[in-house]
Amino acid sequence: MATTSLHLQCYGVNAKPNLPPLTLAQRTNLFINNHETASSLKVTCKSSSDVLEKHVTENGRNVTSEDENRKSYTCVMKFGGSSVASAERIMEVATLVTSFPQEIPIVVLSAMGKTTNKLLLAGEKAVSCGVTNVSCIEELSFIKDLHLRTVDQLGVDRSVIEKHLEELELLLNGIAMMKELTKRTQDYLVSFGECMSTRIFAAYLNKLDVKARQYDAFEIGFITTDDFTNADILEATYPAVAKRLHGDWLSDPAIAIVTGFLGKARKSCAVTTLGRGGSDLTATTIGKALGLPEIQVWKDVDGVLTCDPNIYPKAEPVPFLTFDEAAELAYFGAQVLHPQSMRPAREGDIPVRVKNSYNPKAPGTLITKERDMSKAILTSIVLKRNVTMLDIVSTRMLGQYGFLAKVFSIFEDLGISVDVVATSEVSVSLTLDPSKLWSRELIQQASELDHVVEELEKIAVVNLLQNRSIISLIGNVQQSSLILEKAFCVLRRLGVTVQMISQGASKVNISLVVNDSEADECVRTLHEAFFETELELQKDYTNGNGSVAKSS
Ligand SMILES: Nc1ncnc2c1ncn2[C@@H]1O[C@H](COP(=O)(O)OP(=O)(O)O)[C@@H](O)[C@H]1O
Ligand SMILES: N[C@@H](CC(=O)OP(=O)(O)O)C(=O)O
Repeated sequence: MATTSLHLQCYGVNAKPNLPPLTLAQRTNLFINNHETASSLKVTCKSSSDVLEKHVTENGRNVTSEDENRKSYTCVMKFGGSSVASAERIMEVATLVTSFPQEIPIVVLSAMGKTTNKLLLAGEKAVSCGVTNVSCIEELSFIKDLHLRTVDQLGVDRSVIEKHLEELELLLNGIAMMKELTKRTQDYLVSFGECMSTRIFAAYLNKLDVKARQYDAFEIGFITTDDFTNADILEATYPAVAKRLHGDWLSDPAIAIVTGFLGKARKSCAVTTLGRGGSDLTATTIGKALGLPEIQVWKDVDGVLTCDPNIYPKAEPVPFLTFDEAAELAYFGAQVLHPQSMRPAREGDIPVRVKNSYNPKAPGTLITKERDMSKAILTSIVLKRNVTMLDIVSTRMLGQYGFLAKVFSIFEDLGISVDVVATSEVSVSLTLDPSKLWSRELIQQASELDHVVEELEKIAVVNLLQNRSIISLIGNVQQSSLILEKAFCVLRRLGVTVQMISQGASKVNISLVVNDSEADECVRTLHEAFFETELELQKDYTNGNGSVAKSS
């Protein structure tokens, strides 16, 4: 009775059986309006089956177990580390998950708070600290304390995570013994974070009589490449995940709690990770696999913002974005979304809603295939720091085509990812993605970069420029002249020289390269110009009737 009662409560209290299916916006409003009521009713229902019975009949129908079986999951809700950082936060998230009317979520969780960073640090320390000192690694103690304190505060049995904590210490002992931390071991090491957070959360929901089932992504069909620390999800994942989650639902309905960030390598079968922030990608992959109507990504900010709030606190939420804008924004460094996470959502045409778990009433950002761009100028400003730039001027040994082909084949051979490119007939300037380089441990070793330069110098004169930043202006490139006019006006006022400019074929992004030391100031001033003097901007750039003048 206990577990059935939750489902009855969810549908019974909030169901509107005679109404047509709700749109996404309606569902969100319904959630906002009913949020407090729903959570308080939930408590009442849990304690009394009579009250539950009453709610069900008041809504005009009885919900049978047959009804339950016909339904399946209706959305993915992903909660990042900041949303599940403590017992208190986990309780809030549990309320959110169970309060959504008409939703049967698949919940994707990241590791608690900064657990992934702590695990990585613990691994690094284990390499050199010696086996006898592993138990004294500060980060290991922190992780143990955090997780044990959390289960105690939630009233969940410690056995839920004790085995993992023991194994984690054994693994660190192994690393200390081998004095080596390979990428493969590193992925296994960080997987403990998500494995524990999901077990705690599922156990807590079950304690609340909300039937939940924990899943390790690497056990349910998340098949990836063997690129440890930055693995790609393979196509086989979609049918496998759908089969497992849907099949389990049909045989025994329960909210699914899935580890974000993790997969299983196709060749080696070892645990992989999808790159930092990869839980967003887990969520969109599940959304596409099951063809769900919505993917929700819950963060600690009111949606995707007009710029990084750490650079400029006056950043404002962006209400609507296209998949292309969101992908570009993420790729060019907005930490809020994983760079690859928009791909499955775009392919499945599934709307992604970015919400704030600390402020659920805020509308957040809705990301869809298309949006009304008629009034859009600039959507967001993104900064990527610590970029290496190369100016490569041909010695004319090769023809123009041969030159460009050779330049890019050198990068391909060395496995280096190029971000922004600008070319002329005899030269090419480009930037190298710092995160990709780090994950391949290339840039840390100056010799590797020297090797790139050495190779390029066989066909060109090369100038290596470090400590640069890419400022990406994400917006309506139909309005590129307006954007550039305004941007260059601001940069000239600041006395900043733009060292490279590129407008991608994506039609949503203009990238400017400046010195690292000037970048923050540029972003702040650009933000003021584009987002805080909107009326002035409208006046300057509209054709008098309020609509933006069309560029030819
Ligand atoms: N344009 C942006 N919009 C929103 N947040 C941003 C942006 N750029 C950077 N951020 C940072 O991203 C953080 C949210 O992303 P993340 O830490 O991955 O969240 P979570 O761990 O909850 O998934 C915010 O706290 C914010 O500091
Ligand atoms: N825990 C992983 C995966 C993740 O997605 O985290 P978050 O959702 O907190 O960014 C990381 O820190 O990278």
